[in-house]
This record gives sequence, structure tokens and C-alpha cells, in this order.
Amino acid sequence: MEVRARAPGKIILAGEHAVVHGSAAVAAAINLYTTTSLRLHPAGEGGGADSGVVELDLRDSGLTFSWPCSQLRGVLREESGRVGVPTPCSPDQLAAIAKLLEGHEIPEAKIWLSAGLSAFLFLYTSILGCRPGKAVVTSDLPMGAGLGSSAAYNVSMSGALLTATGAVGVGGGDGAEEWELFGKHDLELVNQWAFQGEKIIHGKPSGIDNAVSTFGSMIKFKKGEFTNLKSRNPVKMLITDTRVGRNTKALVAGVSERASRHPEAMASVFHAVNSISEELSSIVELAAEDEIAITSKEDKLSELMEMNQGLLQSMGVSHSSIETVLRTTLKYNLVSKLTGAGGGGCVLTLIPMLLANIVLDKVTTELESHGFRCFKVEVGGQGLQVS
Ligand SMILES: Nc1ncnc2c1ncn2[C@@H]1O[C@H](COP(=O)(O)OP(=O)(O)OP(=O)(O)O)[C@@H](O)[C@H]1O
Ligand SMILES: C[C@@](O)(CCO)CC(=O)[O-]
Ligand SMILES: [Mg+2]
Repeated sequence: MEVRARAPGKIILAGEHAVVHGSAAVAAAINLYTTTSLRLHPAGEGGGADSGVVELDLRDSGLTFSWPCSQLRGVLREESGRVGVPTPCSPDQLAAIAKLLEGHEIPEAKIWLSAGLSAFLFLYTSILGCRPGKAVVTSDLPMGAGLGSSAAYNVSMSGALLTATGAVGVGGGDGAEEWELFGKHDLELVNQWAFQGEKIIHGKPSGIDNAVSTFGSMIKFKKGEFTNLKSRNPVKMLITDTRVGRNTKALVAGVSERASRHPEAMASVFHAVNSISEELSSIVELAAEDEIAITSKEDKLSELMEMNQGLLQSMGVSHSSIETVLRTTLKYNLVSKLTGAGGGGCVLTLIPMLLANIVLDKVTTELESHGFRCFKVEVGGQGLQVS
């Protein structure tokens, strides 16, 4: 039997980085997905309990990896797997997983994939034990660009693995819909496992990315708890991928180091971001009925995004490519801010309801002339789904 699970990427409208330090943040799912297809082979297929392999096929990178089950059992000593509340990956387990990556040819240019491989080995062997199977991963998301590719990977992988064990499941609808939704209880379990995967990739994640990828919608997240926001008017964003590669783990660590060098100043910065996220989340929920009300709502959102970008700059996570996007969009009176961990990656630009298409085309052309890639996304859709 094959299980397919897909999980969305996300944008952060306000509060990235500060959320790691206890401030509120606002994030929303987007209609770009990572999909994991999982097929389990009968245990002992081909003879002997030790036979078979665990395979991972990363389609977009064109790389496949496989580990004999006997090797996984020898190194990880994980027999049958556990599907209840996860225990975090211990330093010893992480060191054992690093050994399993030795000898695998990962091209130097794709060395950042090793964090994703470690998360896979942890999730697979913890949930299923060392039984043979194959996971194929495909994604619409640019990897390591601030749109939550790591969270979508961890959520879709955890969703597929937990479905395969029967720990979570969908009601078995009438087959009319290709994708089905899990219940809240099941989503909570998937989210907890995905968070363990995020810890392997991010170091010290707040949990916002895996939460929004699992539950979807638009959320306000603070200290591990979140509430759904009812966005009363559509929020339209242009995304610009600067194509400057960066790594969330290093950027999060950099902000923490700055916070330990300047604790009081950074506490004020985080406090200011908290106020921005709180205000932004209440504005999003206001129902604006006419053009004047919508324009005034958009003006407030723009101003808050602009203020948040200034504070992200003072945390040291902006980048010259991001500044180029800000300057370019400002020429057209449009406000932008980085989204996700920054340091390159993606930038959000609020698209006002009354913006003429010709202006949007012009700004997009100018951004793309710098070598950036622009695209529009739908905001606030479904979270994890299974087929
Ligand atoms: N489809 C995928 N296949 C394999 N590994 C993946 C995939 N998507 C993400 N990863 C892993 O996640 C890493 C990127 O995660 P990172 O947190 O740095 O960026 P992001 O999640 O895209 O951005 P942000 O955390 O700012 O939203 C990759 O280096 C890789 O290890
Ligand atoms: C930078 C950060 O705040 C968001 C990354 O999308 C990290 C996190 O919250 O885990
Ligand atoms: Mg990430």
C-alpha cells in the first residue's frame, strides 16, 4: 500500500526570530506543497529478518539514498518503533545517525541536505523501527528560502509515516476528493513528531513553521501555543525569491548570539516585535466592507510590515539582496519585508486591492531584472492532507 501525505509551506507576516525568544508571530499556509509518498515492504521480504533496505528518493535534488535494515538495526538499535508522544533525538542518537550518513555521496554543493537526511532517519526509524520501505519526496517549495521547506518536509514525512503505522488516519471518505484531512487529535501527534524533525534541521525552532504547515490557515503563535485567525479580507502577497541561499539554523543562532551580547537592547527589539504581531493579528481579523476601510486596513498592515523589517535589520538578518527588493518595491509605493529566517531567501510584498495590474507587472519585471524570481501565492489554505 502507498500512503501519500502533503504539507504546505508558509509565509510569516510578522514576528520571525523574535518568536524564538517568546514574542508573538503571525504565519499563514501557502498553496505550495511538499509531498511524501511512502511504500512499506513486508518485513523480511527476500528472506531473513535482516533483509531489505530503507530508501529515500529526493526527486527534486535527483538524489537517492538507501540503508540496509541490518545496518540501521546495528547502529540505532531501534526495533519496533513508537507511535505515541515522541521523545527528542538524543545527542547519542544524532551521532549514530551522522555515522549512517558517512560513505553516502552527497555532492559538496548539496551538503545542506544532510540535515534533512538526519531528520528522515530519525523520524523513519523512531516511528517504524528498522523495517524496509521507500519514501519519495517531491516539493513545489524553494529549499532553504524562508518558505518553510524544512517544516513541510518534516510534516509530510511524519504524516506519511504515522499513517502507515495506523497511528493516525482519515475517515476513508467517498473517494470524490483526492486529498483528505486529518482530525485535530491526529494533527497534534503529527505536529509533535514534525517538531522533533525541525529541531534536527533548525537547532532551536519555535515550532511556528511546523504548526502552520500541519494545521494550515493563518495563525498567531506564541510560546508554543497558537490561535487561528479569521482573515476577513483576502491578503494578497507577491513573493520575491532573491535566490540567495541561507540556512535557518545559522541565522537563528546568530540572533541568539546578538541577544546574549546585548540582552537589554535585544529584549526591547523582541518586545517591539511582539506588539507588532499582536496589532497585525487584530487588524487581519477586522472586517472591512468598503474600499475606504480596505485601504485603511492595508495601510496599517504595510506600516507594521515596514516596522517589522526595520527590527529584523537590527537583529542582523537582512541582506543586500533583500534591501534591493525593498528599494525596488518602494519606488512603486509598495512595502516589503523579509519572511522566514532572512539572510537572503524570500521577501513579501503586500499587494493592495486597488493596485493596477500594470503596476504589478512593472515591479515584477524590475525585480526579475535583478535575477530574482517573483510569484504570487494563495494565503491561509489547508494544512496536512493525505491521499
Ligand atoms: N524536499 C526536501 N528534501 C530534502 N530535504 C529538505 C527538503 N526540504 C527541506 N529540506 C531540508 O531542510 C533544509 C532547509 O531548511 P531551512 O530551515 O534552512 O530553510 P526553510 O525551511 O526553507 O526556510 P525557513 O526555515 O526560514 O522557513 C534543507 O537544507 C534540507 O536539509
Ligand atoms: C526564524 C524563525 O523564527 C522562522 C523561520 O521560518 C525560526 C523559528 O521560529 O523556528
Ligand atoms: Mg525551516
